[in-house]
Amino acid sequence: MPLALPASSARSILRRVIGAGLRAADPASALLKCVHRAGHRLQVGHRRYDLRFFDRVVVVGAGKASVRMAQALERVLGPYLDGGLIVVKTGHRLPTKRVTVIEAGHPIPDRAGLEAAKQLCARAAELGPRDLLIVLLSGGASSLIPAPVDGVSLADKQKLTQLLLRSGAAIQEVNAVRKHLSTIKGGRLAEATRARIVTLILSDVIGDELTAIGSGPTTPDPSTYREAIAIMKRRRIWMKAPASIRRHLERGDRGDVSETPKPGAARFRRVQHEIIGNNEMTLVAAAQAAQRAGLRTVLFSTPLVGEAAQAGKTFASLAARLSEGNGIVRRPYCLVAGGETTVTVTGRGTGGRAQEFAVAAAGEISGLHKTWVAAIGTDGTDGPTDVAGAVVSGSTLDQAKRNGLNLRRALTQHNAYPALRALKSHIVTGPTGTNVNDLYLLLAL
Ligand SMILES: Nc1ncnc2c1ncn2[C@@H]1O[C@H](COP(=O)(O)OP(=O)(O)O)[C@@H](O)[C@H]1O
Ligand SMILES: O=C(O)[C@@H](CO)OP(=O)(O)O
Repeated sequence: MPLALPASSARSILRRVIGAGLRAADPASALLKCVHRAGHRLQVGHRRYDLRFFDRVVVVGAGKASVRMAQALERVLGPYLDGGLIVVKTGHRLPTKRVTVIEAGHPIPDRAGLEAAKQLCARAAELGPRDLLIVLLSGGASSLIPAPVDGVSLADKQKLTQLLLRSGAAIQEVNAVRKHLSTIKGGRLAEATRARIVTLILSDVIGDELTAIGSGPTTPDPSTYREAIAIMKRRRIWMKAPASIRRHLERGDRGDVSETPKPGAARFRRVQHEIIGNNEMTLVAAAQAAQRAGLRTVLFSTPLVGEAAQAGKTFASLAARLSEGNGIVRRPYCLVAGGETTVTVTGRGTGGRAQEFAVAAAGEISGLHKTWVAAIGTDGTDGPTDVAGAVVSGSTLDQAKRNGLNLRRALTQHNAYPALRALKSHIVTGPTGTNVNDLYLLLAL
């Protein structure tokens, strides 16, 4: 995978560590570890299926990593696969043999996604009890297959998505709302088909909650209309949301429209869910690569979450603490952490959570020699930008000042992108084909 990193003495180490982390998260390899076939016998995790029993085996799916998963599944199933369709983010297409790939908008849903979602639902709905539906799910699915309930338009959903994503809400909150406005999310896809279902999931939600990843189209949903309304009010977007959306959620709360299927519902007995990989794959491989590079390596078991700038500051502050000699890790070292932060976006700036994390970290490590912090989104696109993240060093703040760049303002205006670009601090990977949250590194040589 080509990595364009800014020049620095740490360049080759960062390249190796990040490269190893991204390679380890390859969705195809992850799927091949979980799904095996010998003749007509299919093994998925601990479950076995006799493919002779099924009239048809169809795959549907959505998410940034779904195309690599589909490629691997085609290899495993060979002639047993009757085709299907998956939806990926525009620009993430890769060649497939039997599975149709549709590109659609992310993070804001678009018309292509709406049409794709219709096709996907129709494909699932035509299947019967003697068919097997394999669902490939990864982060991004919620936006890629919008299926708004009656009375809510695509434009309304686009507006709501914009509001939710900028509100600082955690993904569980965002998706609790989305699940109550959809005919596909929150277990509705499972309800719409009579086929046996196997859902293979590459998780981009810390904690791997099935109901949160891609809004759990084949998972029962414990959340309620009432909670969705409370979340929107707490995040101060209720009054800004389109009237059609408020109306639908209020009707749901009164019991005038049906709730999403709840845990315990009989339908889900014929659904198998398998998490094929998550953030940890990347972290472990990155840590191993750092060790191989001769660095003392610490892998954080606690994910970094919360506001990106705060998380960046806290993570980077460890460098100063360790350099004062208070710590137990001596140079050269590499701290490896994962997680997924959020940004409460105000204004019209351009950036993403990894870039914001890096800018905040730059302030914290300023003046420390041979010290770097890198933050990257494993999918290769940080926020609505064309970069994966950024790397900053102990001299980044000075360099910014010399160039007349105000990093503090870049943070308050959520405008990290232009500053990092001017500083040549961006990490560019292009679409990586995977999506397992973020990777954060603190490197001191
Ligand atoms: N100007 C900005 N500065 C910082 N973060 C932003 C900005 N604009 C959007 N974001 C963040 O980008 C996130 C969406 O980015 P994306 O990388 O696509 O997320 P995901 O990987 O979860 O799909 C939003 O949650 C929002 O917080
Ligand atoms: O699809 C989704 O619901 C989320 C979480 O899985 O992914 P993303 O944040 O990438 O849109």
